[in-house]
Amino acid sequence: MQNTGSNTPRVVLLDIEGTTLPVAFVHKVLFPYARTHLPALLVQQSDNPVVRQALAETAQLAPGVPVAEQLERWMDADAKVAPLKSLQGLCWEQGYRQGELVADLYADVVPALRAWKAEGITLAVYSSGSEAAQKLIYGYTEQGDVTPLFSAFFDLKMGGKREAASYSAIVGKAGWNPADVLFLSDVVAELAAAAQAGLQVCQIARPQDGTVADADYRVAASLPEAAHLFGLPEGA
Ligand SMILES: CSCCC(=O)C(=O)COP(=O)(O)O
Ligand SMILES: [Mg+2]
Repeated sequence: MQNTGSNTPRVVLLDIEGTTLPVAFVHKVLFPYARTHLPALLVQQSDNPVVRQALAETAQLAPGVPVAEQLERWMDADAKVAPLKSLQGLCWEQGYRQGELVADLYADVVPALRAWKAEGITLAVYSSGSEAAQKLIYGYTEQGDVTPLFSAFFDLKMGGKREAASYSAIVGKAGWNPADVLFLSDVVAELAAAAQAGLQVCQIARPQDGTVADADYRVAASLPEAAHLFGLPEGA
């Protein structure tokens, strides 16, 4: 068991899928929405610099493969690659703004985040979803716009979530002491990478997502449970 005897966190860094929001929302709502709308978006927004850059990066990462085919392959594989995440974010932007997408956060999330913020804890997001997509997901929730709760949004520009160097880059950029940061995620490989970088970590194992609790890390079934383990306020 790791992280015993640690200091109370001053910063909480949160994963999204499987931690603050059901895996099913990402895989059964967001991903299919992006898959459906991507072909039209590539045509309609062909002059958008974000689209142009994502397509150029795709071509660079997969030379010789038609970009549309490569994007399909990445979607099939749930690949965490920046150009795909950037394009998915643009698709979702339309959906959120048109009222077709609303993020259904786990019920315990907003009360816990509010309690932590009120206590002076800095909150930040680290997701494979692009920074723009993160701001959308928290901007259009059943509880309204909760983006003001967060001080920073980190995405794949900081590196992959399974690499310790990404967490070192995040704490370095934000000026945080790694030992003051608690990283919450459902994915053990992400926790391992964060722990290697010196962060405190806790697995969020949501019964609804069927997350398997890992013996190596502290495990909580909700954010209030994690708060209890780490000496943070638990929220209503
Ligand atoms: C920003 S919401 C979409 C999340 C996403 O695209 C994804 O691949 C899941 O990433 P996470 O790092 O939150 O597990
Ligand atoms: Mg996750």
